[in-house]
Amino acid sequence: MTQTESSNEVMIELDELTKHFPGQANPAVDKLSLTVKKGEIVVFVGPSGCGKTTSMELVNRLIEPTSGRIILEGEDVTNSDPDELRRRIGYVIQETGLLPHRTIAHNIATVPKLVGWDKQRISERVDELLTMVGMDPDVYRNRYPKELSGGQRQRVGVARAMAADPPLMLMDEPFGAIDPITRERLQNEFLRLQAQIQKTIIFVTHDIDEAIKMGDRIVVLRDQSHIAQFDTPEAILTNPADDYVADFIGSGASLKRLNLSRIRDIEMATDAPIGRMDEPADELARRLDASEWSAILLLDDRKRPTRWVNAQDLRRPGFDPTTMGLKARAVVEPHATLSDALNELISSNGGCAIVADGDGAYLGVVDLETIMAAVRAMREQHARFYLAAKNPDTVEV
Ligand SMILES: Nc1ncnc2c1ncn2[C@@H]1O[C@H](COP(=O)(O)OP(=O)(O)OP(=O)(O)O)[C@@H](O)[C@H]1O
Repeated sequence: MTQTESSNEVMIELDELTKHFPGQANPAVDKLSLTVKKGEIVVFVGPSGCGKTTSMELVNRLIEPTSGRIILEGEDVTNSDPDELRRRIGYVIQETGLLPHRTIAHNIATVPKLVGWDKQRISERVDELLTMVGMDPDVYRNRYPKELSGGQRQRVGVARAMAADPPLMLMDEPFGAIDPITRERLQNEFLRLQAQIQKTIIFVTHDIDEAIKMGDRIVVLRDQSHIAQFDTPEAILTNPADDYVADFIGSGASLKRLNLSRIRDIEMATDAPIGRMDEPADELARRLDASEWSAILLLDDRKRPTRWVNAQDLRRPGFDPTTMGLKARAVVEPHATLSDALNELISSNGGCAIVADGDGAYLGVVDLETIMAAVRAMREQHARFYLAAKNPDTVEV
C-alpha cells in the first residue's frame, strides 16, 4: 500500500492471490496484488485467457485460492464463510444468471431474503432498484426473465447485485453480450447511476475502449493476471508502461485520449476577432486586419455566432452580414469532449469549432492548434508525474 492510500480509503486488497488449477503447468492467476479504493471503478482489461474471470471468482470465493490473501474493508476474508462473503459482494456476469421460473421481483430479492429482510422492506427495495435502473416497477415487477429484452435482463442483473447494498460489486463483462447501441446506452446509464451511488466496483472487460470509458483506474493484465500497468486511463493512454500496453491500447491512443478531456478543462482560443451584425463593414475590417485570423465571427444581439466573414466579403459593395460569408457551424458546448470538437472542426468551414454556452452565447473557439497544445500538455504532465514518482527529490511538480 502506498503512503497516500490510508487503510480507511481501501475497500479491498489482494495480496499475492494465486490460483493453480490441478493438472495445469502454470497458475491461472499468479501472485496478483493490488488495492481498490472506496468508491472507485477499477477495470481489469486483458486478452482472452489472461485470468480475469478466475481473478473475480477468487475475490468472491466461487473458487478457492491456492495461496494469497483477500482483505475486505480491513478484514482478512480469505478463510471466512464464502456464503457470508458473497452477501457483501454483488456479482454481475454476462449471462445474468436470472432464475427463469421466478419473477423479476423474486430474482432481485434473492440476497435480501437470505439476509432476513421483512417483506415490506424487500418489496420497497425491489421497486426502488427497478426505478434506479430505469424500469417501471408496475410494468416489470411480475414479469419473467424471458419476457424481457437482453438489455433489460442485464439491468435486472445489476439491480439484483445491488439489492442488499453490498460494499463491493464485481462486474464480469456485464455488457459483453449486448448489441453495440444498447451497450453504449447501458454504459452511460450505469455511469450516471454510479455518480449517485458511488459504489466500489471491479469491472472486467477485454475491450480497451470500454475500460477507458468506465474506469477511474485500469489494470492492464498479461497472462496469469500479471499486472502490466495499473493507472488512470489518462496516464495509460499518454504513457503506456511498455510495448505490451502500447500494443493493447492500439494505434488510436491519442484519439482515445481526446475522449477523456472536455473543452472546459483546456485553454480555448479567445483571440478570434468577433463583431456585431450591426457594425459597419470598415470597422469590422479594421478589427480583422489587426488580428492573425482570416475571418471575423459575427454575433447576433444575443451573442450567438451567426457568420464568418473574410476581408473580401467586407470590401464588397452593399455588404450584407445576413447573407455574406459562411454560416457559423460547428458550435459545441464546454462539456463536449475534445474528440467532439475535433470532429466538428474537421467538418466545419472555418477550420475551428466554436464554443458557446447553454444559451448559445459565444465563449471562444477551439482550433487544431488548441487541441495539439492540450495533447502536449497532457504528455508533459504525465511525464513529469512519472519522473517525480521515480525521483521525488529531483523534480518539482
Ligand atoms: N476450472 C479450470 N480448470 C483449469 N483451467 C482453468 C479453469 N478455469 C480457467 N482455467 C484456465 O485459466 C486461464 C484463465 O482463464 P480465465 O477464464 O480466467 O480467463 P479470462 O481472462 O477471463 O478469459 P476470457 O476473456 O476469454 O473470459 C485460462 O488458461 C483457462 O483455460
